[in-house]
Amino acid sequence: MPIAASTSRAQLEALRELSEAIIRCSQEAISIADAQGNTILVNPAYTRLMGLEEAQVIGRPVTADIAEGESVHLRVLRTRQAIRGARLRVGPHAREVIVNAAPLLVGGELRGSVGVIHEVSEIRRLSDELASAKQLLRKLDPRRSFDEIVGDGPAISRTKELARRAAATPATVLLLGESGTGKELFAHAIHGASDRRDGPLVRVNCAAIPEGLLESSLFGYQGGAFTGARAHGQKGHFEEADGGTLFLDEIAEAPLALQAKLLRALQEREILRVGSSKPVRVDVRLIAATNADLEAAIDRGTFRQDLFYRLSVMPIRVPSLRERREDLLPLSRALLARICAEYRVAPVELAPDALALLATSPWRGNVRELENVLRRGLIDKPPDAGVLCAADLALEDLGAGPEDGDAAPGRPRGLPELRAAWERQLLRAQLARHGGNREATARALGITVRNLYYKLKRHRLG
Ligand SMILES: Nc1ncnc2c1ncn2[C@@H]1O[C@H](COP(=O)(O)OP(=O)(O)OP(=O)(O)O)[C@@H](O)[C@H]1O
Repeated sequence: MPIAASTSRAQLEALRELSEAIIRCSQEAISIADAQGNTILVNPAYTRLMGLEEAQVIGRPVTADIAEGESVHLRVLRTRQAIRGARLRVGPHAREVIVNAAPLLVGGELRGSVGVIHEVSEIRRLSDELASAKQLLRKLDPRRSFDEIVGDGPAISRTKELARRAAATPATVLLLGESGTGKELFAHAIHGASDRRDGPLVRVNCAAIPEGLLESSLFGYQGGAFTGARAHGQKGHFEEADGGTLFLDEIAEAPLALQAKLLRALQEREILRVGSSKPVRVDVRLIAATNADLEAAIDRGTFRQDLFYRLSVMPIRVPSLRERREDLLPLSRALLARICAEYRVAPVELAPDALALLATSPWRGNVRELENVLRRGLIDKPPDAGVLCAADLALEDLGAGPEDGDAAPGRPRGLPELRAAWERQLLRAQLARHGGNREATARALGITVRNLYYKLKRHRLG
């Protein structure tokens, strides 16, 4: 704080008292030395940390409190420079501390040195606390545990048991099953139960990335590999997942050229960045998932048989909701609780007629469709409704052809026109149903995201 030359003695005394009071009430341990290297002021945080009385240090050389190491005050007084992060052992208990100190310069004249001392064990304790809080957060992450996979009927229990066993091994896992059955949930749970749980889990949707970018996004690229590439190159998802798990969703959508490179990466445990001939070793556990029939894809020549064998070391088929109707009630309750918490509304129960209605649906969109039906049912309810009835649930079977709302009445139309109108209407309905999410819409329609984009463009819906 700048002090004017005209400041009176009394004002200076008041200022000194104020500064001393501030130092004394600081929670940081502070010690002040004069220009001769004697301690002139310490605060209670300092005496607590050192395990020394004030009288044992005040008026004594600053080395009096040092058990091991060079005095930081003396270095500051010698060099007139501030010092940060000096490590010492201090006091009768030789406590390990980190000291920051700075010279006290008044009008350019060296008057002493001020030091702030932090106990290393306290820093360690705080960082340990931070680490365990992070671990707790990871455990609390609902997507990482088998407990989050709702249902205890025989079909899902068998699948969970198989997945738990797979999690305990380093083997590649292939998750098979219809869209919306919970394959991604299983991938998270397997990673979370594996010894790689503290490593990264990287998810790549092979259908959502444009074909031309898939290779560089998976394997990275070398600097200057192509126009627009970063000068220093870029890591790909394989390298990002090093020490953890790489989840390749919609694996059937990977183009054949990429499949060959995936096979190589799995066999050699190393990858080649685009534009580089220097292999990079990667330690990655692969989980792949698809709702496609890979064996049929092999017959069609769109999926490599050798890659299929590599991937299917541990095939796990996640059952459709039709195969586990016994889980419909617990699933609906768990999903409702999740949605109510998300919408910040009071918990909602399912009325018996709603449950009876849910039991009649074929659930071609599986748990995702059930979630969407409940979500839509809740949207129009008042926040304290408390119960969801059959009348609130708009069940919609994907197989049913929607009405063409755009049709000009009475005009006869040919099959191509009718088919296009029907497709347009179906796209609109499914997009609305999935809140505009194109990945989910494409899944529900059983087409690739690329194909969906193409169709939306053709119908001018994109
Ligand atoms: N057993 C379950 N318990 C609780 N929630 C579930 C369960 N199965 C699926 N879900 C929920 O249903 C939705 C769809 O699940 P998920 O994305 O894992 O399906 P998927 O099989 O990977 O779908 P796709 O093949 O279309 O990618 C998610 O919101 C998920 O949390």
